[in-house]
Amino acid sequence: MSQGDRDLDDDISGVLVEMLLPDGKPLGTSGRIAGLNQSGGRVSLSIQISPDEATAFAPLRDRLEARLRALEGVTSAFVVLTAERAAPPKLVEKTPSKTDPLENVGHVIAVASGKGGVGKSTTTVNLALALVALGLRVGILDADIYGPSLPTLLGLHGKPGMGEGRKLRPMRAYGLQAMSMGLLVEPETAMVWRGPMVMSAITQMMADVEWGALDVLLVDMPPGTGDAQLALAQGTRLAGAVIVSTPQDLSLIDVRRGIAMFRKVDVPILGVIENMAQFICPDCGSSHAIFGEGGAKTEAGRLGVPFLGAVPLTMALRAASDAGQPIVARDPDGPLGQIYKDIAQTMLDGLGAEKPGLSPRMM
Ligand SMILES: Nc1ncnc2c1ncn2[C@@H]1O[C@H](COP(=O)(O)OP(=O)(O)OP(=O)(O)O)[C@@H](O)[C@H]1O
Repeated sequence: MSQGDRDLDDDISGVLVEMLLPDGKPLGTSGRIAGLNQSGGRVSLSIQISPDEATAFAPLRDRLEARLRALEGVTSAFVVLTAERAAPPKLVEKTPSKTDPLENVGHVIAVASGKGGVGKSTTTVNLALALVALGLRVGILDADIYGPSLPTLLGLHGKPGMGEGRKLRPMRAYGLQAMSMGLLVEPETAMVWRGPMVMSAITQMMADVEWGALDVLLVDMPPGTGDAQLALAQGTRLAGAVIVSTPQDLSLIDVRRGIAMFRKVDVPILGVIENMAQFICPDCGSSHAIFGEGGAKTEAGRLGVPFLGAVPLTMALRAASDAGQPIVARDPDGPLGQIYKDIAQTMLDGLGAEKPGLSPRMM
């Protein structure tokens, strides 16, 4: 850790001791700090409250954010009030290492959703395979700790091996490098983890994988906008975020929250992917726009984010996923493969990347 980082941690500790809770006690010694991260001047902090204290603590949160932002060396500060139970309090959690664990990775892109079950993991895998089809080297980090589905989607079995420096070797499938919490932890174990444990598990997984050279690493985020998502957005060098939504959910507050969270930590929103847009009848192949047409595009416009494209609800897509052979791997040039490749290309254009056709490697 550099002297600058140490000084900044000391300054942050000083601010935490000065800030007083509504009951007059100093925040720094109150045991209310459930998580604190500082990395390269980006500070995120969560304060433990009970649900009925939210209004009383809101002014403190705003003051604290302003004080942290005013510190020399702080580029962004994000404070959240969380109603989850706290881990044993720490005043300042030091950044473990100064070396970038993702130094072999060109662009890290988060794939997020406001809520669970909208097809985020399915979209991540097929988008990743579309990027491979466009000629890029791609990895997926499945950080969806509560519902890791990457092993099923890619048909991965066994445990990842150890590389040099006791780092985990990513597994390989369909030309992708892949790592998932589901390969490391039993699902029942992760289900009972509280916010701070989720945060540290994800941060550790981020640092402990020996990625080979990658143009793009897609991070399948846990659904929602809580502490774990914030820690990831704040603590990772994200080039941008993609939001997956079903048409009926796009107008809901969850999607807005997701967009607001990334904006707050200065991560550009590369766009929204509408999943399960129309229903394709498996018998006759006819398309039914159950939730109407064009609504998602209009809604994305209202939210001020690009619209990357729409994926229909099809039996073939779900069956391929369940069989561990994603549809884009099965048929990259089929109609769904084409849809995902168009989405991938639009996303790359938004990233300011070179056209893969002109230059297959972005690094
Ligand atoms: N376009 C689609 N057409 C048909 N089925 C789909 C489509 N997208 C997703 N599904 C199916 O919907 C279910 C949920 O998808 P998925 O697991 O990708 O969602 P998720 O948002 O990642 O969920 P979670 O929040 O639980 O991790 C899966 O059975 C998947 O096969």
